Amino acid sequence: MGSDVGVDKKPNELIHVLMISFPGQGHVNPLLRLGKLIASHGFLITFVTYEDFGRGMRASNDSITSEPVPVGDGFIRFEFIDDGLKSDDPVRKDMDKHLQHMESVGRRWVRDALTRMEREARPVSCLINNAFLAWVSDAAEEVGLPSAVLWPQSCASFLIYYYFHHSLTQFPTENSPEIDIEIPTLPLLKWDEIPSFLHPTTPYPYLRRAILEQFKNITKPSSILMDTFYELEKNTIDFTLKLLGQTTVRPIGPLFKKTVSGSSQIRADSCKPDTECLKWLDGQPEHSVVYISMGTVAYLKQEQVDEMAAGLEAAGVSFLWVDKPPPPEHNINPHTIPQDFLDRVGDKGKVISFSPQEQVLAHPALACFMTHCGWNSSMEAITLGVPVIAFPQWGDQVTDAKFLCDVFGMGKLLCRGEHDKKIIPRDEIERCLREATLGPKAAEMKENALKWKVTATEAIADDGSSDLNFRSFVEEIRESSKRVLACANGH
Ligand SMILES: O=c1ccn([C@@H]2O[C@H](COP(=O)(O)OP(=O)(O)O[C@H]3O[C@H](CO)[C@@H](O)[C@H](O)[C@H]3O)[C@@H](O)[C@H]2O)c(=O)[nH]1
Repeated sequence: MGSDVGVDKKPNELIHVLMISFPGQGHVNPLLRLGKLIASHGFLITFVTYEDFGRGMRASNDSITSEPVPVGDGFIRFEFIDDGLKSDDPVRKDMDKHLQHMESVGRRWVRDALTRMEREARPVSCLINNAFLAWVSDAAEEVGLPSAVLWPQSCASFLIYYYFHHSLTQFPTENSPEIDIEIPTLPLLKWDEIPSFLHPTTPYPYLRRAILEQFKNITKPSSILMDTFYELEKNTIDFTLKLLGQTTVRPIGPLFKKTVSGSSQIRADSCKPDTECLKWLDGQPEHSVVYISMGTVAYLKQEQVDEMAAGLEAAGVSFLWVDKPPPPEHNINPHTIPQDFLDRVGDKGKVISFSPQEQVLAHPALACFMTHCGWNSSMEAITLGVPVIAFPQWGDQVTDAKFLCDVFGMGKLLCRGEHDKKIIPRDEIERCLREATLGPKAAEMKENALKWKVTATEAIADDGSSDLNFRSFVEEIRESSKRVLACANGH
């Protein structure tokens, strides 16, 4: 660590970094992990997301406050952007309009906040955002501040979006919707293995737009930080680095594993995790439980839930199933897990609405993880050596599933994604559960998962690839802050 780090310094004496996150669990989690890590090296972090998400964060955690909370040699504090919309405002139900509204409110908020923070004697030296809020790099540029982006998905997904944005290869079109996609360093991808927002018929064109905005702005941030590690995506990272030239790509993951002692209570859960499930896991034999979670946005249809329940019962495996209610703005009818099924399986199964996932995945009782393959869940499984049953729905999940199964060798594919419009039947689920928990395929997946666990741990250890990348980023902020503060002081 440098000599001017913040031991015994007051928050306002430290270099101040403003972080702005898209309000979703899959985005807030990695950015907050990064925030705590930077803070621990002697910085003041102000972590910002939108009020809707912040309300849940504050309700499930006392450490979420605007007062600086010590983390290692630095501090972290929180602020929230109020988008000014009532809970029943129709704009909330129209994601396209809501994203535009969030941008205009956010841009104004950042401009005002930078002035206010200067007045409060904690001028900002650097802005960091995650994807979906590409306008943060514009806001930084307008006032001459350096910025960085945390890309919260794999480098492979990044490269696919980059290729799409620059039309560097052929992608599916309305006339040729089912072509294969060729991109250097990636395996040949079938049409349904690229992030599904890139399909011409995606029902979520506004999400494609939001993500591609980041690629329009890709030369503005000085660094693209990625929650992946070099050894996992070596060739793709090398290739992406060459493509981007000036903007440095820095794989710094797995962020969740790089814990900062004393900061584990500072979490961004949108609802309170059910820690009782850990006691239940304590009572289960080693490698016996299948953990099921579809992340925080994807939501299964009732028919699929019924088949899932029947498949679990037929396979006779123990399970911990996270059944998170759908977000209200999605206007979805909630499904129910059949009560007669739950009565029959009794203590062999447990259903909760939100888990302490990192602790669950690290528990010795786990056999495997049936996951929607969101990138955070994928990295958590890879890093904790837990094999997966891949049940992707949309977006990058289908690409992550392909990599977990065919490239990293630690997964079994059960579903090709929402666009398949297929309910996976109970017998397929039963067969897959058996294969992923017993016999040679299960052993092979576990062996590969454990190899990745070792490599991931080495990447974040002192002088590992991610550790070195992270440290060089921190030094870059320190250097650029000298210039920023000198300018502000008229030198
Ligand atoms: O009961 C739960 C469920 C989830 N989590 C955590 O919530 C995060 C979920 O992130 P992720 O697995 O990436 O899923 P989503 O929330 O669905 O993430 C969205 O954002 C990700 C990053 O852009 C994308 O990769 C996904 O496809 C997209 O759905 C992870 O850190 C989990 O550990 C919990 O702690 N408890």
